[in-house]
Formats: sequence, structure tokens, C-alpha cells
Amino acid sequence: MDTIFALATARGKAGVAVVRVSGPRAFAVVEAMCGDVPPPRQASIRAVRDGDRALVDEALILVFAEGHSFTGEAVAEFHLHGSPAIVASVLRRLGEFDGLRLAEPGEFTRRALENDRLDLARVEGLSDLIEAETEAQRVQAMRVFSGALGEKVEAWRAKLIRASALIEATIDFADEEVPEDVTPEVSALLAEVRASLREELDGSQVAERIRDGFEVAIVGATNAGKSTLLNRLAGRDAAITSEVAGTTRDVIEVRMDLKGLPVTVLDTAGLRETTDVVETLGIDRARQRAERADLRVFLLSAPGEEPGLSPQGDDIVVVGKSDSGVGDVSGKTGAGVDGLVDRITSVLERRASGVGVAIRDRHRRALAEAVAFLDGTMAELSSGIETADMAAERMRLAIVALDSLVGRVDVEHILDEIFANFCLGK
Ligand SMILES: Nc1nc2c(c(=O)[nH]1)N(C=O)[C@@H](CNc1ccc(C(=O)N[C@@H](CCC(=O)O)C(=O)O)cc1)CN2
Ligand SMILES: Nc1nc2c(ncn2[C@@H]2O[C@H](COP(=O)(O)OP(=O)(O)OP(=O)(O)O)[C@@H](O)[C@H]2O)c(=O)[nH]1
Repeated sequence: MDTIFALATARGKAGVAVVRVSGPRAFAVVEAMCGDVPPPRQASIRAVRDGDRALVDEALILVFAEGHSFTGEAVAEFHLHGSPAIVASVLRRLGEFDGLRLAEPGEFTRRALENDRLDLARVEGLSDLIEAETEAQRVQAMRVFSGALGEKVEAWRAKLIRASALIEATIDFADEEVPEDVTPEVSALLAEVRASLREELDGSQVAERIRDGFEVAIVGATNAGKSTLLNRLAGRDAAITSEVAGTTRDVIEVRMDLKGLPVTVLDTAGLRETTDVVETLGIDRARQRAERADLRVFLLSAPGEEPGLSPQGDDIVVVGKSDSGVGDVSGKTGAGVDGLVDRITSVLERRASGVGVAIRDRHRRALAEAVAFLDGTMAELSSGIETADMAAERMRLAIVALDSLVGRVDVEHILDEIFANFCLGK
């Protein structure tokens, strides 16, 4: 096994930079560069020297013994002064050792997975955690990284294994005395798990929104002040504004953090009848994007104006340019904009509640597959004892689908567990 190394902190100048080394040669490298290996888990100041014994840095060295580190391998960390030259020098020196090479992206985490320090879902949570830019994204990723999906899978599989065992018992006793009818208990277990899976599936749409951002479209007539409002929300000049009606032609997207929620606000072409070909294309696109968005903010020039697209559900309707007449908001002065942000975020927060731990398409597919196999199980069960083995097989496939969520894929130990937990007494 190669020993891998990489800069663990961001590139560039910084107070401190951490270079991480993981693998069998990690301690030997510290010994060669620092003279000795400090006690594990105890940050220790050492002179770091290059191949000619010249001083590279005075650094904090932190080592973790094999089996007691993030990757599960022996790990050494060099907490260096955050100078690009020091980092370059240490990386160059590390590359000179036999058996050492630069890590590939994600390779430390891959080793943690291979060494069973993390399951697949936790790895996904970790990746989202590092990507998280807003508070809602951090909270969601942290839930998954903490192993919440793995815990759910455990609970589901325990119930399904109990149900499997009951069905297996029915099969085994089928030609002997009439077995106790286990169908009601099996059905109850299946229904419980199915409902819980459905709940997760329902929440997964929103979870994906939290990951990728909600879309909020500003729509309204030309010159209503949509671009000005977008710029006010973004806190910068993202869109061109002008007194010329029909200024915005294409859809302008600005990602922002609205009270912890990741939101992409869309500024769209003003809706009006026009003979301008390019503007007409822009208006078509505006309608399409606005209809697909999670929420629309209709910005009217005057109360009662027909915006040329119908507000639906939670859509917000406000009158603009409140500084120069009757209105709710002014993109120009910022009046009413905090209130508008509150209205937007309260709608999105309401939708974001009830989100579970299935946060990726992969999770959704696995859950949907499991639901389908459970439905198959129920169908086989309802056609009687003759198809009990078919039912058991469907249920095994449902468990395999759920196990794929955490990366557990072999079937043998499912059988082991059935026999460990359920004595058939035969
Ligand atoms: N300097 C530094 N900070 C870091 C990390 C790191 O690798 N290095 N992490 C990296 O992502 C995170 C912390 N994650 C870690 C997870 C497990 C272990 C670890 O050594 N686990 C051992 C020992 C547990 C114990 O005895 O307390 C184990 O699980 O056996 C270390 C860091 C965030 N901060
Ligand atoms: N008094 C006042 N004028 C505003 C306000 N918002 C925008 N305006 C002005 O109204 C004109 C149109 O503003 P835009 O933000 O470009 O309007 P738009 O809705 O994006 O327009 P289109 O791109 O044509 O659809 C500009 O002259 C702005 O300066 C406001 O809150 N108050």
C-alpha cells in the first residue's frame, strides 16, 4: 500500500497550512524529517528538515497510530507556517521518499471507507459538508455525516429481517403441521417500513434543493424594477438596470445565502407584448424558467396590475417602487426588502422542514427500488403460502437495495443474521 500525502488546507498564503501523510511509511517520514516521532495524538514542535538537513520550518507535528486515525492508517500531519514556499518545499521532500506519492482527490476519505472508518452515506455527507456554504446546507450535511442514514437503514433492515425470518419459518414448516399465520405481523412490518421509506422519498426532493439551491424567480412587467430588486437582494450590481423597457433579455441567475438557505434568484425578461424577436425569445425563456422555479416573486408596477403569468400556491405578489408612490418594496432604497426576504425564506423554510436523510439521487433510487420490492413482497404474500419463497426473495432484494445506501452489498451475512436472530427449532 502506497503512503499518500497532500496539502489538507486550502492553497495560498495562510496562518497555518497542514500537510497530511497517510500509510505505512508515515512515521518513518516524520523520523527522517524531524529526527524522532512525537507521541501519538500529541501536538509537538519539531524542526522540519529537508534532504540536506537544512531547516525548512519549525512546525507542529501530530501523528496518529494505525487503527486510530481518520483513515485508519498511520497518519502524520505537518502543521506548517502557511507559506506557499514552505508547503512546496515539504511536498517536494515528501515526494523523494520511496513508497510515497501525492494523494488523488478524495483518497484519504476513500481509505477511511475501505478501512470501515466511514460508511458510504457518511462519505457522501462528508463531501457535502465540505461543499456546504450556507447554514441549512451545513445542518443537512452534518446530519448525514453523523451517520443518520446508516441508522435508518439499520432500523429498516432489522424490521425486514424479522419479517424475512417469519416468512422463512412459514416456508420451512409448510408441509408439516399448519404454521401459525404470520402474515399479519409480516404485513404490519412491511407497511411500517414502506411508510418510512416513502416519507424519506418525499423529503428527498427538498433535500436536493438544500444541496443545490432553491430557485426563486422575479417576474413582472418591463420596467417594474426587477433587475434593481435583484441587485438589492444580491448586494451588488449583478444585472443591468435602465429606464429602457426590455433591458433584461436573458435569464440572470445570482446565487445567494438568504438566512442560511441557498437560493438562486432569477431575474427574467419583463413580460409584455413585443415585436422584437430577441426580446420575444427572452420572454418565452422567462416564462419557462419562472414556471419551473420553486417560488415566484411577482413585482408589480401598480396594485391590481395583471402580471401576464398567474401566481400560484405560495407565490409572493408585491408592488414595487414604494419610494415614489404606493408600494410594498423599493429596490432603489431597499425599503421593504428585508420583509420580502422574510416572506421568501419563511416559505422555503416551511418546505425545508420534514426533510430527512436521503439527500442524493442515488439515495432516492435505492429507496424507490426498495419500495418496489416491498410492494412485490406484499403482492406475493397476498397470493398465499405457495409464493412465500418468492415473497422472501423480493424482501431480500429490498434489503440489498437499502444496504446499498451505506455500501453494504453482500447477501451472505443477511442470511447469517436471520439464523442468528430467529431459532427455527428444527
Ligand atoms: N488536524 C486535523 N483536523 C481535522 C481532521 C484531521 O484529519 N486533521 N479531520 C479529518 O477529516 C476532522 C476530524 N476528524 C477525525 C476523525 C477521526 C480521527 C481519529 O483519529 N480517530 C481515531 C481516534 C479516536 C479517538 O481515540 O478519539 C479512531 O477513530 O480510531 C481524527 C480526526 C476535522 N479536523
Ligand atoms: N423610484 C424607483 N425607481 C426604480 C425602482 N426600481 C427600479 N427603478 C427604476 O425603474 C427603471 C427600470 O428598472 P429595472 O430594474 O431595469 O426594471 P426591470 O423590471 O428589470 O426592467 P426590464 O429589464 O425592462 O424588464 C430604472 O430606471 C430604475 O432606475 C425603485 O424601487 N424606485
